[in-house]
Amino acid sequence: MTDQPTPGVRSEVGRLRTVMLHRPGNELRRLTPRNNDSLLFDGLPWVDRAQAEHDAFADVLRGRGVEVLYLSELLTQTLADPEARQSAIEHTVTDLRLGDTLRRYLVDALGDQGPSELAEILMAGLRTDEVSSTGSLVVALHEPDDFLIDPLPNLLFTRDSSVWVGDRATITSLAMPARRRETQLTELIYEFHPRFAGVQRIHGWDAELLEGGDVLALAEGVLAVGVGERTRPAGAERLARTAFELGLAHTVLAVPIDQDRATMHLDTICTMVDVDAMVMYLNVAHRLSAITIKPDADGDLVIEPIEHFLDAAARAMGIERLRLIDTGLDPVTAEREQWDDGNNTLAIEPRVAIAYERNVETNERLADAGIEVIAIAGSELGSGRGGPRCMSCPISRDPL
Ligand SMILES: NC(=[NH2+])NCCC[C@H](N)C(=O)O
Repeated sequence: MTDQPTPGVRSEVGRLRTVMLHRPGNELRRLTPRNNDSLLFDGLPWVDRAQAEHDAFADVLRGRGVEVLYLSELLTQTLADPEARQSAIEHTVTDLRLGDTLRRYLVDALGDQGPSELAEILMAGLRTDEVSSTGSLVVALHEPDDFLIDPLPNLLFTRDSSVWVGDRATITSLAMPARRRETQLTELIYEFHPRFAGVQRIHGWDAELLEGGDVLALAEGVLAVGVGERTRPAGAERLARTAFELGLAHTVLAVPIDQDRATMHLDTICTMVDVDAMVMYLNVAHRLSAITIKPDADGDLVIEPIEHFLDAAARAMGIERLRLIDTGLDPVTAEREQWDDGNNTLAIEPRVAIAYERNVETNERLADAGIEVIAIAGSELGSGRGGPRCMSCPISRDPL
């Protein structure tokens, strides 16, 4: 395979070449009204329909010449490597809720599985009634539908569990317990899959909290990092330091966001649709602020005073003004469409973006501003609170 695009992402809008998606699978069938809140879904998706919506999303991307890689396929291929298998199993059974007896049982039982069966268990989890004769008190005291290995329904949102910064794969460290294990899997893929041989990794699943939905490459060398419910200040600081050391960025903007579910990541508030334009949730646009971080000559961080996000961003990007696409919506419509990921668009090149069709008004305003909006269905996909940007991890974009 000679014509694989070179991995690397330096902007939000450079022509998209390769993207990693996760087609929703059996992990979504584990959601019940009793566990959906802790598993971070706002309802119970109709899984077959969610898959159909996701297939249509992938088809749109392929139709535009984008190579689509699936996380589950990469994981299965990765697990053909004995060292990767061993590492996956070791990490999975460290959970202290298991106890030693069950841990030993699981090491053997998981070790007996082929790569695709093991991948399936790592993604969809394992229920108590799916094991037998373990001799474990934990199993004896569990309800049949208690999980021994939790399912990972939020794998769907590949944006969060890794993010490319330049030519480096950044393994993130997820804040919510329901998602912690996802990055063990992405780290494994980047470490062992032949496709990523030679790719250097930064950060790590067990590091300061950082989620990909908070990281926006505003321009080459300029990162904005949302700091709120998910990414913590220490995670942003670590990313800034690493990016400066490796010459992957010259400026990082730390952007405080409300610690609310509606604004869990910076990309729920704003996404870039052109080299100098963003669609932004207007209810926060006037008060979104940023702290500019730069390296000094000794590699220490210089932290500038907080200012308005748009001013800080334009200066860092070296442009006169970062255009806000004026969605001009009344505040209630804006709030509804923001909740349904209207601001969470995926640019596949400058001025071409994929968006959920349900956000009719936001999409109309984008079109008025000269953005080609490719609308996709997301009635089921959206129940996990994530849009086209959340559901995609760009692996290769052309330089601008
Ligand atoms: N980049 C994003 N906005 N991702 C959305 C993730 C949604 C997911 N249910 C969570 O709560 O974590």
